Amino acid sequence: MPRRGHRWKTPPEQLTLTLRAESLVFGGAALARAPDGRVVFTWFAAPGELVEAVVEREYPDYLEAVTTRVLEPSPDRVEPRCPLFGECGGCQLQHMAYPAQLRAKEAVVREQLKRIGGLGDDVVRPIVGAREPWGYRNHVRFSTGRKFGDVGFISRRGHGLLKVEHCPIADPWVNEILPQLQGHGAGLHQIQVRHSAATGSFLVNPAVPGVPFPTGQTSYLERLAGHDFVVSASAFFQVNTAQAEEMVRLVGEALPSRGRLLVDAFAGVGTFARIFADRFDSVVAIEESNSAARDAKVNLAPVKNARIRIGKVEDILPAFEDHPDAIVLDPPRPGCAPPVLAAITAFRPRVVVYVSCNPATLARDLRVLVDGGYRLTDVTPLDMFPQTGHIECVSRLEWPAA
Ligand SMILES: C[S@@+](CC[C@H](N)C(=O)[O-])C[C@H]1O[C@@H](n2cnc3c(N)ncnc32)[C@H](O)[C@@H]1O
Repeated sequence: MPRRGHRWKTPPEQLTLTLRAESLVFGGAALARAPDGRVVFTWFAAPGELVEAVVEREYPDYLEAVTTRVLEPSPDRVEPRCPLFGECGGCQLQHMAYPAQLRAKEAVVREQLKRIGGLGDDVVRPIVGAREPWGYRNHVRFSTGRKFGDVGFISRRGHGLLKVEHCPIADPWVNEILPQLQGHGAGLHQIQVRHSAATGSFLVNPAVPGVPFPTGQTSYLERLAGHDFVVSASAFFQVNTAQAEEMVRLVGEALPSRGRLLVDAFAGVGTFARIFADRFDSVVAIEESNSAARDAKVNLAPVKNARIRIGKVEDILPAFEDHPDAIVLDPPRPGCAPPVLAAITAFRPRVVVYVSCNPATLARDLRVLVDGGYRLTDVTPLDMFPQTGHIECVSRLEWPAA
């Protein structure tokens, strides 16, 4: 994927290229080659298409371009639903029919496992698509305009606010209140809106003066797999509740039906610890964020065999005296720090379930675990974020029986 944070320059003159889009890469751009052989990550092209694209950024070893004209459209091309598509930084794939998005994402996972992890793709199961690829986001962070108090998103190029009337991937409740937030954002850096369709609970933070509904809540109540979770404004919770249910199903299938000690590493508000505690004699949740760990304490209070350790997994796990026999890893995009993987290959829990939102760091970490003696039994891509280039995976590894 195009690497954020790398040094780039804008080409001195407008450079338009005719490109044949090959596969999609992680992030949602299509890979193409310039006439001089350089890789061009091309936004808003579908695999197979011939497009004209304008180069926006020139990096030392590749270019980043945006499609301006489609010369030979793919049969998978569709009209984007959102009038801001291409301008807004939120969605990358609205120009592709949903089944084509799923095929492309599954192909990305196979490619990353092979290229980065040197792992065979025979372990990759069919991607679990969303039944509802629109209106799923239960959590939206809006930016605001200083002068008129407009509410919207920062443009894809990173400057300027796009006022948003309706976001087609946001939960319908978020879209209901959005027009009432317009004009009230002045003086607020961002407005976070979170809503649980299951509990009806919501959070609009910080307080927004002058709107006809309560705001300024510091937490709200989510429900997943039949359990209620208190979630603070700054704590992580899965943004697509329907697909989070599918994730829980996959994690549940991967974990043993009975066990002694389960470690829920990168536990957030205690999600997997709470849901799977009844299968284990004891459960330890590890989480570094104070606010998420505070929520986890509340959420795990009724679970007598669960406790929470606050701190970094790479500091806490290697010092465990009681070795777990199952572990769930759900790290942020950079993946697991080396001491986490070293502790696992030393302790050899019989099952490791690795939930990942970045196929590249997943492939890197799976390689380490496989080299350490684990057998990778399956990797299931899961579409948590339809219309975007994000990809989630649930992987299972087991320690081979002696
Ligand atoms: C992708 S979220 C997963 C949360 C949870 N498993 C869930 O599904 O709701 C990753 C979590 O790991 C936490 N985190 C990030 N780096 C960490 C680290 N080095 N040690 C412990 N927790 C960490 C974050 O605060 C966040 O809550």
